[in-house]
Amino acid sequence: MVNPRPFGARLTEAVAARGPLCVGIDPHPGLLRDWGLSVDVAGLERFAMTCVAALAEDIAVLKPQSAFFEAFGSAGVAVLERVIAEARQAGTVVLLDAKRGDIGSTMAAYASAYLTDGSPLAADAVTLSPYLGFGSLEPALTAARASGRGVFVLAATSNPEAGELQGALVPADPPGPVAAPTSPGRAGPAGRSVAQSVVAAAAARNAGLTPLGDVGVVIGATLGRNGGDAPEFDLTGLNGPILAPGFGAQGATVADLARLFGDNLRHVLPTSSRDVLRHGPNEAALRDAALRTRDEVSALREGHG
Ligand SMILES: O=c1ccn([C@@H]2O[C@H](COP(=O)(O)O)[C@@H](O)[C@H]2O)c(=O)[nH]1
Repeated sequence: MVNPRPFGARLTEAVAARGPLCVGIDPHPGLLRDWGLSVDVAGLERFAMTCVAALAEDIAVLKPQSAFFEAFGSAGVAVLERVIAEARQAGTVVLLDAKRGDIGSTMAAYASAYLTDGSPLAADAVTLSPYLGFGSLEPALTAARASGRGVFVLAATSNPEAGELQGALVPADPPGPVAAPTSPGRAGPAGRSVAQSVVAAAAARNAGLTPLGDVGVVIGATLGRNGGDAPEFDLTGLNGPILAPGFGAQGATVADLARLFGDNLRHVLPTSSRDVLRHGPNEAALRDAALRTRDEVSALREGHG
């Protein structure tokens, strides 16, 4: 499918029409069992296609988690290809959660796989890991821009182990001397966090794009829930979407979204997988659960202007 328009515009329209929610398609073996399905490719396919049937006409963004499909080998990947194609056909924006990152020459192959017209795994956007260096993502950023697709780059992930690496301080203008770590948050005299430097690199790519750039970031909605202060991010110049996982099953709530994102809420796309999926296999129940979550987030965003 050729994308005639930039990703930022397509995402903005999808959220305006369908509301601010991404639902993850995560076929955990435990969920397959809870749905009365076999833990094999037939169960995987039934699970995933039920999600597409229930959600793809109403929810702005669907996020299949590649790992759960890869776990079944080539037959599982074939199911993923079908999920991507049919969900896009139904009008939802498909964000493939693959968290790819590698040296530039290998990134070019990932860009061909996920961000290039005609590839069986090409989605509307893909998650990327910048932890081989943001610059190593260049082939994917270029391919996304050229084909009207997007990327979501991991900045501050939702898992409790993330802060040690992503909260480490680096100089604000590298290369330079590594500053002493004194604060986990935005740029200060000691530098800025690794996560904030990812946000800054994304912002540079998005500069000048309207209504929104095509380089999003991932910032977990769970930040600060496990004690200690939540890192503060300067998101003012990002001009890109913020994917916020950790909503629902990992414990984050709408109150966390308000606490973490405040004035930037209009660009935040919370994503929830298990907390919605546990309402299946009934399609109507699954859809209702997703729409309830979406309405909760919409109400919060409206309250924040
Ligand atoms: O920081 C991150 C980045 C990605 N994820 C992914 O999102 C879903 C979350 O699933 P839930 O069932 O809603 O907890 C899952 O696919 C993760 O790999 C994340 O959780 N945190």
